[in-house]
Amino acid sequence: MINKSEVQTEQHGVKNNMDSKKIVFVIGGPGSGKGTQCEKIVEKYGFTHFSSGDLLRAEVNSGSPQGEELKQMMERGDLVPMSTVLKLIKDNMAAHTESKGFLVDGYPREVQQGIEFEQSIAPCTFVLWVDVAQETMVKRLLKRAETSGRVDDNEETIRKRLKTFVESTEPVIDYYKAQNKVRRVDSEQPVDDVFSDVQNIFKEFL
Ligand SMILES: Nc1ccn([C@H]2C[C@H](O)[C@@H](COP(=O)(O)OP(=O)(O)OP(=O)(O)O)O2)c(=O)n1
Ligand SMILES: Nc1nc2c(ncn2[C@@H]2O[C@H](COP(=O)(O)OP(=O)(O)O)[C@@H](O)[C@H]2O)c(=O)[nH]1
Ligand SMILES: [Mg+2]
Repeated sequence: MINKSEVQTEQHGVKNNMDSKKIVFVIGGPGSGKGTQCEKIVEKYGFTHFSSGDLLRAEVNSGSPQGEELKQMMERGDLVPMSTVLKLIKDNMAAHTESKGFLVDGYPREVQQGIEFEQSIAPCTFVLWVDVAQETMVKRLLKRAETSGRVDDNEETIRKRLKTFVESTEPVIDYYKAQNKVRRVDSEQPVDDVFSDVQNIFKEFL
């Protein structure tokens, strides 16, 4: 039987452990290029990458009852409950305490999610904002739909995800801009040009 203090120590342990780590929130609309840039950052800097969307899809694919609920929300382009996605991220971070940095891709999606994360884990080092025009996002996702097999890569759901991004997630950028923690990359450019801008940003923090 694990007693409460051990559990608290465990959670506290994770929190303590994170204090010395770089934590980068990677924020951008659906199809902006978050995943593409995260892969290149992992390769160069050895950070651990968590796509909150991928963690959710893994839960959906597990066939669990919770997974079925999440599937319906995601197919509507809605946001899932904060507690659900935060627990998935916490559990994964706790399993990678040896990592020197974390790329949290696609989270936070609402200001409250950011506040909750920073209170229960650690403040983010900075926010990487992958910025691109909405029409570009739609075009890229329709193209990606040809190979992604994602049920939410269809025109109707893409439009809903865009609406959700504008209404819920753009305020997150403003929230961290007020703390001068946002670093923007123009993702209209070819992938390698975006990544060279990303490297210039990382130089400031590493
Ligand atoms: N913190 C999160 C992350 C994801 N989702 C839900 C809403 C998203 O539409 C869906 C898929 O998340 P992705 O990050 O995979 O998808 P995006 O919408 O960001 O598109 P993309 O992967 O193209 O960036 O999961 C959520 O509710 N909360
Ligand atoms: N031209 C161009 N295309 C990109 C860039 N980044 C991503 N893409 C394409 O856009 C699609 C969405 O990219 P992805 O990384 O999945 O974006 P995410 O939805 O934000 O994770 C993919 O099919 C990529 O091929 C970029 O910087 N420039
Ligand atoms: Mg993605």
